[in-house]
Amino acid sequence: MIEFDALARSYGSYQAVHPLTLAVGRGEVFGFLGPNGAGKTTTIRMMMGILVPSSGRVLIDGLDCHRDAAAVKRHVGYLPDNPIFYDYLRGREILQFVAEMHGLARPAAAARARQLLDEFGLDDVAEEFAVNYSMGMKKKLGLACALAHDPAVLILDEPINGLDPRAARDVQDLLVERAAAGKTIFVSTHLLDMAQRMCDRVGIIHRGRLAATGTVDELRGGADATLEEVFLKATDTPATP
Ligand SMILES: Nc1ncnc2c1ncn2[C@@H]1O[C@H](COP(=O)(O)OP(=O)(O)OP(=O)(O)O)[C@@H](O)[C@H]1O
Repeated sequence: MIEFDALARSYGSYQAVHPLTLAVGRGEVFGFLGPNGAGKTTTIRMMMGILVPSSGRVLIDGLDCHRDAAAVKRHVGYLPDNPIFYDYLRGREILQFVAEMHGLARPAAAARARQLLDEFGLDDVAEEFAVNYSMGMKKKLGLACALAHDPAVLILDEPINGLDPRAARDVQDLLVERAAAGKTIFVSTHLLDMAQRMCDRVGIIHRGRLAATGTVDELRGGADATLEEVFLKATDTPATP
């Protein structure tokens, strides 16, 4: 379970995330939607202990994301918005390294790397330097790294942004499988198709404030409105300062 308790963050005098209170249930796929600059990455970086909250807190399965940051990293798989890899490591080596960092013995880490490369369709490029991967391959490798320790919770920042339609579909299918296996997934995106297809519930963040939360059907109010219309309406008005 993910519990946001009045979590807030400012950069100088600019408040990027206003006090956010929200609960995401175990096994739920929650879409964190918002336009550019809404505060999605800032929120996720606080969840991963990369940024210190200005006030409030966020707990993941009872662990405080700031105070217990190391334990959170063991419990959570994280895909950053722009995964960066060591220049002179091959895809297979990176995955194996990440698995070893999570405590797997070398043979188990090598087996885990092979299994993930196979599952993500990266077999053919396993021995290429990851720095030369295409954007889609990097996202897949990043996601494979996030899954290396089979975490209970996945936090994904724009997992299909910039991918071609097939790569985007592949990644979504992999995530849907993980969700069906009971993982809690918190996924930020501004791609509404993906939210509609994957998410049990969504929250729309606009200028640092949660403007709407609910299932896609609830947000559409049972009417004929599309999620796009709901999104555009929720993010249309200037947020109150
Ligand atoms: N290090 C920083 N210093 C100052 N302002 C920042 C910093 N990082 C983010 N911001 C500002 O905070 C706001 C929220 O940014 P954030 O990156 O969280 O948005 P986002 O919803 O992830 O956007 P995008 O979809 O474009 O990635 C933006 O106005 C951004 O300019």
